[in-house]
Amino acid sequence: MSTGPYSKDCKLMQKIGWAVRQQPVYCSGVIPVPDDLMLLYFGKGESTRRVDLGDASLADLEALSNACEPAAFGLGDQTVMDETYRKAGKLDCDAFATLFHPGDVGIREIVHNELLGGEKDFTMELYKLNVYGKDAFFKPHQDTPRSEKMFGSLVIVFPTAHEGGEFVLHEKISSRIIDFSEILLSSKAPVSFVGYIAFFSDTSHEVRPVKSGHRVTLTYNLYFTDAPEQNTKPSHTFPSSIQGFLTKYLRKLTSALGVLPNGGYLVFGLRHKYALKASQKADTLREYLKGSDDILARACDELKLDWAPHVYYQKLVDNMSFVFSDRVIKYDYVEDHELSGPGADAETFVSEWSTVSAAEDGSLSSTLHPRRWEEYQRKLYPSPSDRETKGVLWRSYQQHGDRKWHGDTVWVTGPMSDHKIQTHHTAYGNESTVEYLYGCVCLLVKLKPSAERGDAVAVGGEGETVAETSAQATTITHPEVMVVDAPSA
Ligand SMILES: O=C(O)CCC(=O)C(=O)O
Ligand SMILES: [Fe+2]
Repeated sequence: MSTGPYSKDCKLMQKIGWAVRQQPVYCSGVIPVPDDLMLLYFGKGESTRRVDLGDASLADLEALSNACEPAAFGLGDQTVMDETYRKAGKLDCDAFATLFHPGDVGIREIVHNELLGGEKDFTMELYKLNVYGKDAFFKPHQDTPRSEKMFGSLVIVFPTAHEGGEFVLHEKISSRIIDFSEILLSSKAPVSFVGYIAFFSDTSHEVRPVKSGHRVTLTYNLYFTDAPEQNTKPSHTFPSSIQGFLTKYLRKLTSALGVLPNGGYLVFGLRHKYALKASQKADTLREYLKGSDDILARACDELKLDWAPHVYYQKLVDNMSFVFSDRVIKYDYVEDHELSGPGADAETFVSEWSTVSAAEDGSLSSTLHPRRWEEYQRKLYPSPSDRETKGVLWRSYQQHGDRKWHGDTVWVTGPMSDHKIQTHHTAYGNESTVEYLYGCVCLLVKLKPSAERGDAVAVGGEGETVAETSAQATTITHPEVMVVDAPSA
């Protein structure tokens, strides 16, 4: 087996992939709640009713269930009612009142430390009350981000008698089943407990069918805030061991002479999805990075690496072209192609680089003009490493066997989340069709040639644990970009 620098560097990349995957995408548990916070008021006018969710009778729960409307869900940009996908009752926030607030029982601190590593401030906004009666369920879905600041969801499960209704979180290769039905009701303690699950809302989750009884939940949307919430003490910040691992391995990787010897970019496919709009600069994501993506960015900051989020398009013009752009590309048809040359921004670059034509049936096809581009670039910038357009790093596989990036890249982690970035595609200037460009968000770290990188000698010993060395490889040379969620433009 080869023990040369190449395989050593690959091992480092595997370790980085391993460390990233260790950061949990959720936290959950049960927590005691003072009795008065378990009171819920619902209904309208004279029929207003009070129920103690810590000690609710069947009649109370049936009354609550009857007061609910059927719950809908979002499909693309529509709100649909489909009981084969979601069967549950809901009350909007104006139809009930409760003194319960997760911040008053310690859940805020837990979420802050366990989900955000104590790093960012956030608010919890009550979204809905749900009642799942017998046979109610919610099939796997992701929660629609209500703004670019929304990063997570919080579900509170009350101790009302029910069986089934397990909450399941689906990650790429494993699922977690969280079942509070027994633990909440079997407690002999004189106070009531609620269950909580906080998770990054791009994680797929479901509620399995309730077999009997009533499962009552409150859901909250979690948003990053610029300023700390009032009356909130800053939480204790844990030093993240995952960040420690990442910093250590990244330091080794960036100082390895065999990695990007002539300079270029390390590429990290991000693990989470982010709401991005047409033309939005990827850099605006810096402050909204979640979980392991945020930890990776912090490790880069610690090492003073030059990093920036980019959108990676595999199918920009055809299946053979690969582009990293500093923003979501607004891909408009332009009739006259004028090369504006180096310094052109991503959108100009893309529209001038290809011709888009629409067939009678409205379908779009495109023709590449890379040779024209190449010629122009070659004239101005004889060295390939200079041929980098502002905000764009690209490669075309097709032309003249040119397989080089205009700037070398090494994928350290492939994209772990699937991202669909919606882009408007206007054909003929009068009829607007919405087309999709399939992209995913990556973090690009710019490296100088290895001789100029300075003495970034790796620190820390070689005492890795067994868990680390049995890590699975995550290095993907040309990752597939798949389609899931369409943030609205
Ligand atoms: O009620 C629950 O347990 C979760 C509901 C949910 O996933 C949602 O409303 O999006
Ligand atoms: Fe959900």
